[in-house]
Amino acid sequence: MRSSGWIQMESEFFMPGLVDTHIHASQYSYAGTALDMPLLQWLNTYTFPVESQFKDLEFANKVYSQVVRRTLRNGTTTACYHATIHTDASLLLAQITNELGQRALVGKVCMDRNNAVKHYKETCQESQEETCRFIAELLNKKYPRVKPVVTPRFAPSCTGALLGQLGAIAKNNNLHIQSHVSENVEEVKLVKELFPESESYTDVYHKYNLLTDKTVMAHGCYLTDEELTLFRETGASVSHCPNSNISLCSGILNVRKVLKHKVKLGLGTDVAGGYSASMLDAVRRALDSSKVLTIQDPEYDTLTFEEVFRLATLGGSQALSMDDQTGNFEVGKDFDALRVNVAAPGGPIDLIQTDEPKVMIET
Ligand SMILES: O=c1[nH]c(=O)c2nc[nH]c2[nH]1
Repeated sequence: MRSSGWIQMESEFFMPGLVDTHIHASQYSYAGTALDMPLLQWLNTYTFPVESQFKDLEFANKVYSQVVRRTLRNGTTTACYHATIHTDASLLLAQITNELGQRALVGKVCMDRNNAVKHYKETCQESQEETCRFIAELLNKKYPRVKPVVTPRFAPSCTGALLGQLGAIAKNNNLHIQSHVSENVEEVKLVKELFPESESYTDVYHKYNLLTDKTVMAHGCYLTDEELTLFRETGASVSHCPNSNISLCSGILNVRKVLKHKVKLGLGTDVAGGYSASMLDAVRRALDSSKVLTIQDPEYDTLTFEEVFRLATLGGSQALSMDDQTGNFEVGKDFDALRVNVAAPGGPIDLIQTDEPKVMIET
């Protein structure tokens, strides 16, 4: 079967919709600001206080409507969202994505550990019960393109007991799972201290049945060969979020290493660690990051534009285990497409006569 990445016309073409494999809808209100700290301090200083405001459904409605409209305008036809710990606001995000026509996985965030902002956490029991309520109520809506995703925030925010319960909930309901892994050196060290019995950060999730072929983990900058092997064996995927990795000075993912291990890989904006809600920006940052690795080691095989375009479309759908429905124009999939007019009046592109569109076909 042939599948085509572009359908060519005169100055217009269709291309597959962009797939954002990791975005915090609740952080959109401060995107582009507050990027002056490393991850753990950034979470405590900016992120948790803002996320705690989503108890207020009016505030939630405002921000969630804006972020879904904006990502759609930027060409994101599929998004994997983190919301907050608040069930009703998370259900509202799902309702908005359904109403505006975006394909989405929506996660009510789970966290029963937070020493910095004490009011922004749940007990283990609350988190488990509210996750079950979120899943039941969302599935009950029968939205055609919007599904729940089990969302332990990351290992430092969750006790082992909660991680175990979330692994069981995902398994019993055959659901997607999303979280963060190995983003920043200090975080990796903290996980070692909190889970001394585990062999690695990845092993913490594996131990609690949170690594499956429907799992997507953001970042993975410091994953070892052994950890990537575990990803490959379980079918779990990595979401590469280059804007965030640079903006929070977290690290640079070696994409070649991930691909060499045959681990599924997509791209994410990671708003608001990443300051842009555009997947086109994520494509550019992924290319820039790859070039930085080549500057550091001239032997490093820089990613090509075509490879990164694939990560933003088909790669993302594979990372979310949705490639039976979306990601390219293969016969039988839904037509999640962007119609691009490169000659639109007042548009950002100046066409020079010799410019030829590139036709990409994957077979
Ligand atoms: O970039 C990130 N953004 C977050 O909100 C977060 N939470 C845990 N780890 C995280 N990393």
